[in-house]
Amino acid sequence: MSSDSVILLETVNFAAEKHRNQRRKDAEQTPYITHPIGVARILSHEGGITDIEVLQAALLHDTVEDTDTSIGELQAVFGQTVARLVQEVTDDKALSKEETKRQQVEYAPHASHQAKLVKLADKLYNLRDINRCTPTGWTAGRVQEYFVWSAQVVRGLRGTNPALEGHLEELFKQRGVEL
Ligand SMILES: Nc1nc2c(ncn2[C@@H]2O[C@H](COP(=O)(O)OP(=O)(O)O)[C@@H](OP(=O)(O)OP(=O)(O)O)[C@H]2O)c(=O)[nH]1
Ligand SMILES: [Mn+2]
Repeated sequence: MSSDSVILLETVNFAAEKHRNQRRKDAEQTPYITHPIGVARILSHEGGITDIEVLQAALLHDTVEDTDTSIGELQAVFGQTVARLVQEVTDDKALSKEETKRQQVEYAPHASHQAKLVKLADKLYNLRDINRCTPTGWTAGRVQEYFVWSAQVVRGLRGTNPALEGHLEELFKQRGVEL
């Protein structure tokens, strides 16, 4: 087996253990790990991305935000680059929800190319997931707001990956949202 495959298995195992008790907000309470795995898969299968550190960052991208994982722990286990990429896509928990959303819009254009890739795939996965099944308790208005806000973030990520941006543009168009 190639060393990249071994590294990816180690990474997906780490993420699975960290997210082991977390569920998605859908009616079936899907195990949360389907999301980071799906984000990494979008990058490889649809984005044509083979950069192992980007794929690792995708697998780990919600561990610091949603579990007891620290950036220091990621740095010790996976190295500085992967840890920095996860840091770039992690919301500041000290901020209010509205401020967090504003920060994402503001930071997007300044993110590194690798972090922009993870962010694009994260948004693409979540928007497809909303279309598949509305998260529990979300009104139609909240869904539309999520699309409008996501478009503001994606606007700052443009010029990064034409395939992913094309799929996102189509999803926004279906909702009547300008990119
Ligand atoms: N569409 C969808 N999203 C779900 C589901 N379960 C959990 N989520 C997560 O919910 C987040 C989007 O909902 P928000 O209202 O913005 O976030 P919040 O409840 O966590 O504050 C995403 O976080 P994120 O990945 O960190 O991305 P971001 O939206 O914060 O950029 C997404 O992964 C689900 O069943 N469907
Ligand atoms: Mn995510």
